[in-house]
Amino acid sequence: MKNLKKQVGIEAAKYVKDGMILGLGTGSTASFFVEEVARRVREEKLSLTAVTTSSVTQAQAESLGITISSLDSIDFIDLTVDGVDEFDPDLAGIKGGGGALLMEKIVANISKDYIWIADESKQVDQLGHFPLPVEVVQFGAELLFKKFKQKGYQPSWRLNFEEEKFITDQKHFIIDLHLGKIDNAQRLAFELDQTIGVVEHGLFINMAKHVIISGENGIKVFEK
Ligand SMILES: O=C(CO)[C@H](O)[C@H](O)COP(=O)(O)O
Repeated sequence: MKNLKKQVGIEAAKYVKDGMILGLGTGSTASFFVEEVARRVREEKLSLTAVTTSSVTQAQAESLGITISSLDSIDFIDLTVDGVDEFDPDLAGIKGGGGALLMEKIVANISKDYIWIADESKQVDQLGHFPLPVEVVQFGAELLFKKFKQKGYQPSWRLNFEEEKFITDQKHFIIDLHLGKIDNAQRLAFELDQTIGVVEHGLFINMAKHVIISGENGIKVFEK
């Protein structure tokens, strides 16, 4: 699995061109991409600026010598490469397994090109087996949790290693919805978008233009 993630991370770095403003995703697969980009910067002397999607990725990129910009100092991103927890045949996906969905979605939204990278286990026919992360403000979060429970969404709190509520980089909580399957992702996304107290959710619809996966039979690219 680790090798497959590494393979696809290295493959995606081939899409990076000199002079680009890059968006760097979060997670174990994206971290291989970041590593390979750093290698190309070092060895091929690429001149790049990057925006990161989490404090973890920022620390990694800085430690590897990649130049970081703040999101507010740029107008667009040429290419963002990120991981994904599940994606379906329409290239709709669930993200946020690493708790970075809000920053990931903001960065994706201003990216001219947006690629997901994954091992083949992330490819599904229907979304929903992976718990859907919902980032919520701390104020009134228990009420939202109850509301999701009443709706039958089987919520659970995202916890950290100390078994306390996980706090995101933007200081929110995450509630994971254990839905089993999502029959209408558009409708659910709309409903969550309309829910007061919800900052963002992990449904990424019509955002990824390509998905690159690695499997036992090599690399495969899906295009939107
Ligand atoms: O959305 C994410 C983080 O918020 C990750 O990209 C997603 O969870 C995939 O992670 P991994 O590559 O470790 O399987």
